[in-house]
Amino acid sequence: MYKYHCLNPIAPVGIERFDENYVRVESPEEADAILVRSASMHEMEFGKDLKAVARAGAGVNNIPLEKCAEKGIVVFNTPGANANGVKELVLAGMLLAARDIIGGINWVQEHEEDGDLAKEAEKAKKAFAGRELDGKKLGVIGLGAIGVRVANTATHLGMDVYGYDPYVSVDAAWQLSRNIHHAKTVDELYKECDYISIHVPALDSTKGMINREAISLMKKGVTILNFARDVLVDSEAIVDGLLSGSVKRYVTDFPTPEIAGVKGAIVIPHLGASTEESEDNCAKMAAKALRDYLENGNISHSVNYPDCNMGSKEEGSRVTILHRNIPNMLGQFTSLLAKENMNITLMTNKSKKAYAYTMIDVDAEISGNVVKRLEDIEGVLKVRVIV
Ligand SMILES: NC(=O)c1ccc[n+]([C@@H]2O[C@H](COP(=O)([O-])OP(=O)(O)OC[C@H]3O[C@@H](n4cnc5c(N)ncnc54)[C@H](O)[C@@H]3O)[C@@H](O)[C@H]2O)c1
Ligand SMILES: O=C(O)[C@H](O)COP(=O)(O)O
Repeated sequence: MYKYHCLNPIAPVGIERFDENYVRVESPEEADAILVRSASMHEMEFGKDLKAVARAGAGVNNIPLEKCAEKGIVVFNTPGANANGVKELVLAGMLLAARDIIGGINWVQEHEEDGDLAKEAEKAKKAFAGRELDGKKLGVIGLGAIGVRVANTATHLGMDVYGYDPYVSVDAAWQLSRNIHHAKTVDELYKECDYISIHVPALDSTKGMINREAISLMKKGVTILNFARDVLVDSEAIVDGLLSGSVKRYVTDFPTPEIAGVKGAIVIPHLGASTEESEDNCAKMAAKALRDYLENGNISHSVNYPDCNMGSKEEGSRVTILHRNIPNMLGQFTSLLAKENMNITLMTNKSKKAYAYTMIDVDAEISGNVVKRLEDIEGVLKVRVIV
């Protein structure tokens, strides 16, 4: 029986994927697996049984990835599962920035009691006139699951789209419309574009990337859209940009006291992935990854360990070892099993940066003593036998 805990509400369609071999527990300390959306796990103490964390979503900056890796806890996310939901809200954000739809709706609400509302509206509407997206230049920074979708869809609105991503994956590059201009530097994109939308993860290398210097390179009256993370943007620089008029609009999915209420800011309460479809997709993908890891030891879409798949566990035993990516680990595992006269029927070893994962199928039962000796090997972080 596996125990799981949900740190945030997770869509029922995902939870239903856990069968009678699973029980939901109220306390995270008891859990074998945790499902989470945006709740911060940085201050959490992890229970001794915790084997995996699944982020039902894309961004993993709420999870201490290194600490988890050191404790042999595999962290998964659900790449692309909410990308369409975010893309649609980015498009809505661009339209809200281009036309004063919010100002117009507010005006109607304020005048709803007026007897001659329709006539008054015709007089008032010139205050809310805007511009069209057709023919404007959009720069997309980060061409992953969301950025590619935003870029491609914007071309259908008649926008001239520039994309920048020095680490673009082969898959994403295949999906990108041939009509997107390849910006070789981010400065080129800053100089060209009327709208700039950022879709990169929050990393040390990306935090604060939209700062004073970046804004100084952008066109006067630029609209900046941030549906990725608040920390990517220097909020003081944005507020000054909005007040001076160098930034016309800042559309963000991340409300902070610094930005909420500033004229020209359109602040949304983190709704990018809050659609029925995205929530369902993320929950299903997260539950599937957790089950395959707990039941078979397979890893797919992990952010701190390598993906590794040996199919379903068959006869015999499967031992899985999370360990450091250092020389001679595999040699030590196989010679230990050989000394025990154990026949290896299948084996895989994969690495990702400082960490590695080895899965070994043997045609006999693995004793507690063998597990203990594997655990004692320098560099081994967690050993699990799947029966
Ligand atoms: N508002 C929301 O509800 C919501 C929903 C999903 C994701 N997000 C945020 O959006 C981010 C992107 O999501 P995604 O699903 O597209 O992720 P993704 O991993 O598919 O794409 C991220 C892309 O950014 C690129 N990148 C990394 N560093 C870069 C840099 N310095 N310059 C340019 N490109 C760089 C990567 O190469 C990758 O292609 C997530 O990390 C998350 O923080 C927000
Ligand atoms: O990174 C993500 O997937 C988004 O920011 C969505 O977060 P949420 O699951 O809390 O809506």
